[in-house]
Amino acid sequence: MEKQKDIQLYINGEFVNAAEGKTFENVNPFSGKTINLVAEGTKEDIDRAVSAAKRAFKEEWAGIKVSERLRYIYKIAELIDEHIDEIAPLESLDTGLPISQTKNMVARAAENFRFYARMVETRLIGEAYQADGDFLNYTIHKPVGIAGLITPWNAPFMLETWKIAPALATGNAVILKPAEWSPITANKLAEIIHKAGLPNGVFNVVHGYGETAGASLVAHPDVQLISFTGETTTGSEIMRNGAASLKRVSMELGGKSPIIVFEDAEMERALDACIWGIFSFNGERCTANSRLFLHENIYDQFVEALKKRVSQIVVGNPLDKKTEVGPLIHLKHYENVKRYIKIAKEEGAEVFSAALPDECKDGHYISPTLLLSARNHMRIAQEEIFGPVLTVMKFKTEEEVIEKANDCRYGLAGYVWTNNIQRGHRVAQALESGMLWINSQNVRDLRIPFGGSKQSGIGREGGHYAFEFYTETQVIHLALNQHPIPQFGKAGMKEKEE
Ligand SMILES: NC(=O)c1ccc[n+]([C@@H]2O[C@H](COP(=O)([O-])OP(=O)(O)OC[C@H]3O[C@@H](n4cnc5c(N)ncnc54)[C@H](O)[C@@H]3O)[C@@H](O)[C@H]2O)c1
Ligand SMILES: O=C/C=C/C=C(\O)C(=O)O
Repeated sequence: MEKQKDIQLYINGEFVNAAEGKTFENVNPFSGKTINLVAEGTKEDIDRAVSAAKRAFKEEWAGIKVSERLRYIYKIAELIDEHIDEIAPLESLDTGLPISQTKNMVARAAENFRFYARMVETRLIGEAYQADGDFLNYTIHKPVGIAGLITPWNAPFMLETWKIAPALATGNAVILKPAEWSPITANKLAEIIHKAGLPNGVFNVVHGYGETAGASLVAHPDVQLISFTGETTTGSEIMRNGAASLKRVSMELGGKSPIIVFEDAEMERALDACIWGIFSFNGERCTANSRLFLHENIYDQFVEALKKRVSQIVVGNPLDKKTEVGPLIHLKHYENVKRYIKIAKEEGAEVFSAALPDECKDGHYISPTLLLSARNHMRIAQEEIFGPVLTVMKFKTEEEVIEKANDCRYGLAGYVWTNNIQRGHRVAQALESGMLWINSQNVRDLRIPFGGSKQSGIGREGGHYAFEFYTETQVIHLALNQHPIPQFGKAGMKEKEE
């Protein structure tokens, strides 16, 4: 499956070439070979997509019955489910993510659509207040209009649908700008949405680079909102560029999430969770537990067990069912992760890496790596590496570990392992992160808010929280009786009459 057909933009219900006719190469991270050419959208294409979305929103989407709108959303979910065996290998081919993991992610993408259809049916609700018997005041939620969605390459299909589903289900028209390193499944989604029969122009995909296609979407005055997932620095640039047109923004950004293991934790389960949390998705996971804090009494024992397990992780071809860790997405990213391993040595950490199998010598592989005896001030403990690399530190007391865990600019997730209930809650509540798990890996409940604090994000997606972002809340005040109205300008008239 090395070669795939070339990819076009999807605008106004048609697959089209980019206005300037340019394309870029899409590379297989396993072999380094070109998979296909991708239409390179620019400002003109964004303008075309926005015009199409505006017309579709006004004439075909905003006004249709909610039940009819949701029928499309359920249909998209059904079609994704039917195509899992086609989409998952394409995602693995394009990103290097192991097939066993992309299969789950594609199933989750279908669930994203089903979930938001159900949420709109049951939870897109307003409030009503009766004020002193004089007024009925109530709120309704209307779609905002044209939603610009900008997404990363690290779990592309799932993360795209995590935004598209609530945006469409609440009645917005959408322009998706997928990451340039992982365009294939976004194109597949366009095909599926086309097949579901969504009115032309309601959903559009413009491939291209962030600095051109992405920036034009952010700057467009008729796009009311930008939902962005990606790096923190890109997020602040988007906020700057969106300021002129006063964009509503949702930001899901980077992380450097701590996992804290106390001496009373269930060691085997903590170990399983820690390994999965940093090495699944090739370590390219925003909520990865990339900073491990071990209590000093269990440090040696835990590190020994980690080394043993890390050496046995199956690194290989992402299309092989047995593979647990595949190649990183792109040569540039590979070089960046490699650079951090060099930095670790310079900073005085001990580097432990498993050996790479022969078949992996040419791809963008980083073997699962531990950076041991690290200190919290080191760059390897503060910066997001975004690869299969775990920074390991030691702590003595609860207070000390809370302080260290919080001494970081990110605040996305956190994981606490202890069998002491009070301590579990106490530490979780003290951590400055948006999402905490006690005695668990990252297990998701889609009804719960998803997002980070500090430099990991702004706002929350998930559950009904997404409605605050994807809808405009309108309030209607209705007078129920002849309540008093101030009588301006009447005093003079009265005097004249007298
Ligand atoms: N918090 C979360 O939910 C979450 C989830 C997944 C990934 N992430 C983060 O994403 C990052 C990895 O993804 P990435 O490397 O693709 O991120 P990135 O910021 O490089 O790119 C993300 C998207 O933004 C676009 N872009 C780049 N510059 C732009 C600009 N000036 N204007 C508009 N768009 C622009 C890119 O083309 C891409 O589509 C990591 O930091 C990771 O932690 C966060
Ligand atoms: O790499 C980032 C993973 C993000 C996950 C979600 O957005 C989710 O599980 O809803």
